[in-house]
Amino acid sequence: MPDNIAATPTKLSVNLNAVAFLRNRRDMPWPSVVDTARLVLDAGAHGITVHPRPDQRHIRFNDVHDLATLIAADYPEAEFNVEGYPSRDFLDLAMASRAHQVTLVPDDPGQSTSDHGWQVEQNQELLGSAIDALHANSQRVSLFVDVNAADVCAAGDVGADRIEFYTGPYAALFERSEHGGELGRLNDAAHAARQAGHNAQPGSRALTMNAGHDLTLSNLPALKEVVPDLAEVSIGHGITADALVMGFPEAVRRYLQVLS
Ligand SMILES: CC(=O)[C@@H](O)[C@H](O)COP(=O)(O)O
Ligand SMILES: NCC(=O)COP(=O)(O)O
Repeated sequence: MPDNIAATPTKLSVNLNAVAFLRNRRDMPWPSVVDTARLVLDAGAHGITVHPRPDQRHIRFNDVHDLATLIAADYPEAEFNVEGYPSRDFLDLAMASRAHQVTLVPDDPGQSTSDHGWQVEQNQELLGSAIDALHANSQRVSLFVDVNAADVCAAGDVGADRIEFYTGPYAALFERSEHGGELGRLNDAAHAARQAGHNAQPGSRALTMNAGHDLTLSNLPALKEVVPDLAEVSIGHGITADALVMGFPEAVRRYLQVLS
């Protein structure tokens, strides 16, 4: 049974991995991730996401620093979200960047893209100590989780501020018009998130919800319908594909319209 929740606008964080991937085809500085960040933030995007991987095949570690500097200097209202596996190197990078949000993702180093969320209980120690370190550095922590109530509740218990639903399976099923069951699971997991969490607003126990992976202009409306209080989506591949046709400013405007 869906909760009776008022719809609120969802923030758009644009993931620049795909732009960095294109740049890295040549030993050239373009397309520039910093200039693209300016473009999308000027068009109204709420934030920038990057997911540096250990092999730096797209986002390089210096991109993280350059984007952090840009946002701090010129876009103080924007949110910087850095995603990755909580290795020592990643945590050092994320902490030095002072990213507003750090999203912990369970990918192993060789993985081509993210394809699952945390099994939170089994990784309690690793996640708990990473969350404590990031909190001590005044950074918000989100955990990338599969769409199930058990991991959502465990994320709240281990001290996460937010969860990010891994929407890859939803997006794949949407393409085949077979996403009804996944919407039901999203509804149940969102219900669990509204009951969970330890430190959101005073007087509230809700765990704030983000979502990401393979989200597009087409599959966002149905997701928003079952999670009307979705706080933020991070979108890279789909919005970059749209931007190749219509340009980033127009693509950002269209995504913001769907998310409003
Ligand atoms: C966690 C997540 O879903 C994204 O960060 C995604 O993994 C982007 O990474 P790639 O751009 O390397 O596919
Ligand atoms: N956290 C998900 C993300 O940043 C973007 O993933 P995608 O849109 O490139 O699949």
